[in-house]
Amino acid sequence: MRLHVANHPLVTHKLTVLRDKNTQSPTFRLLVDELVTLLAYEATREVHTEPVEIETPVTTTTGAKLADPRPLVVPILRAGLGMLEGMTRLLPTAEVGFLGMQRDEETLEAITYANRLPEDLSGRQCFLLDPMLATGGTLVAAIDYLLARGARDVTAVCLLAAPEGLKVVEDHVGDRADVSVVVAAVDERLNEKAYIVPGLGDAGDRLYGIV
Ligand SMILES: O=P(O)(O)OC[C@H]1O[C@H](OP(=O)(O)OP(=O)(O)O)[C@H](O)[C@@H]1O
Ligand SMILES: O=c1cc[nH]c(=O)[nH]1
Ligand SMILES: [Mg+2]
Repeated sequence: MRLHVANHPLVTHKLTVLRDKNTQSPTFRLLVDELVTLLAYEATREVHTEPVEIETPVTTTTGAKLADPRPLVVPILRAGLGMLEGMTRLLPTAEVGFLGMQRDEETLEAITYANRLPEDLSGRQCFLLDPMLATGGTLVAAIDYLLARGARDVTAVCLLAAPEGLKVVEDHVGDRADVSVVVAAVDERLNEKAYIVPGLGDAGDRLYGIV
């Protein structure tokens, strides 16, 4: 597993406002969108392109365009949905799959309540979106859905990760696939309720309210 932490003053600034408990949903949603755009720039550094000939007003030249097969972006509902728009804005050819997963707050097990993914993901570059990587249970289960369909190139884009969760993902994936995790920050630890510290609380609730 490869880890990329986006060390950039704008990322840190936006993340600090996001963490603040006084930041309300409309601002929170806007900041998540802006942060994803910054992270997507890093996450797509190795996106496949192919040469294309174009004519400028002056001459012909060879550029690059996003290649087929199209990348697949998969937000993990609910909280990952807040990252979708920012990601597809940067990656316009992407197809979008969906995983609905909820962590059981007693057992910390990830329960899947929605799964809409293409059957065959061989050769596809896949991008998983979830703001929080806590115990890693959710991300590991999501990665397994993609690997079971033949994907071998998976990048997870997260806002915050706990060191404990990163280790779980690394140990689980091993050398079975090329998995990268791009995060805005790696926080200190998990607390007794497996929440990220200092964290930002429950990302889904802060985006969409408590259900
Ligand atoms: O690493 P883990 O310990 O598995 O925890 C992280 C997961 O928990 C949160 O989702 P949650 O279960 O709260 O669902 P929600 O997005 O609907 O709020 C978060 O968005 C991750 O999906
Ligand atoms: O800190 C955490 C842990 C799990 N899920 C969240 O939304 N936040
Ligand atoms: Mg939640």
